[in-house]
Amino acid sequence: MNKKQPILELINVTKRFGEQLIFKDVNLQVQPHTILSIVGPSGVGKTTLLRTILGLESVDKGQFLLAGKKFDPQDHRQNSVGVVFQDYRLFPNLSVLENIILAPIQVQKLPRQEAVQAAEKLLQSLGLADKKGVYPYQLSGGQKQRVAIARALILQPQILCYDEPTSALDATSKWQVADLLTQFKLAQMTQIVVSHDLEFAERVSDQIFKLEQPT
Ligand SMILES: Nc1ncnc2c1ncn2[C@@H]1O[C@H](COP(=O)(O)OP(=O)(O)OP(=O)(O)O)[C@@H](O)[C@H]1O
Repeated sequence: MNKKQPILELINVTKRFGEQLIFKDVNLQVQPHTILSIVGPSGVGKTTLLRTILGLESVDKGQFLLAGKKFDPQDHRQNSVGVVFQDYRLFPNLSVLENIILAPIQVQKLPRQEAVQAAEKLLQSLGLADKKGVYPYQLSGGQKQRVAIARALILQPQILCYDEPTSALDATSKWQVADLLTQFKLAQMTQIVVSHDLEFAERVSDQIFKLEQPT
């Protein structure tokens, strides 16, 4: 069978914090347009692994390939991997619209009008069209999360990552997030989810990677 080229590949990735070995020789492959969940017990290093993929942590050993080419996640010139953090990290003093257009204007140098148009389209598709002028404190947890998703999506990442996307949500909102991730998958997005919620991970994922304590 002709297997597709993985969009992301980690080869023997090893991470220590000082003397503490967090994970050793992690090998994983993410196929395009699929959802990979990283699961494992609390403290095993799931968030740290995600942060290495995002270039927010260095690694001690190992390689990353993006679409078959070696890449350095810490090279911030590329915006290939987007993230929705567990606490969303919206800017409290900016409106929903301004939260979303800040990076495309400042980082990608997109003209403001184009950024606004793209943001409005995203807000519409996420059911938040009437929220563009409000501030984060005026939103529910689920709405904040969708704004954070819009803020990541506007940068058109090749891969979108989520750290514990269901931890702050009630059961109804949790399954709405599952539906949203499935919709994104159908729209050809590749996604990586860190979760301690195995039920959620099993529902949404094509592949589950169990991170274990290094021996
Ligand atoms: N910046 C840091 N400096 C030192 N140690 C750290 C740092 N960040 C995380 N750790 C340690 O690395 C280990 C893994 O933490 P991490 O947050 O990645 O685990 P996790 O599997 O995501 O946990 P949880 O499910 O509870 O969120 C923990 O022992 C933690 O204390």
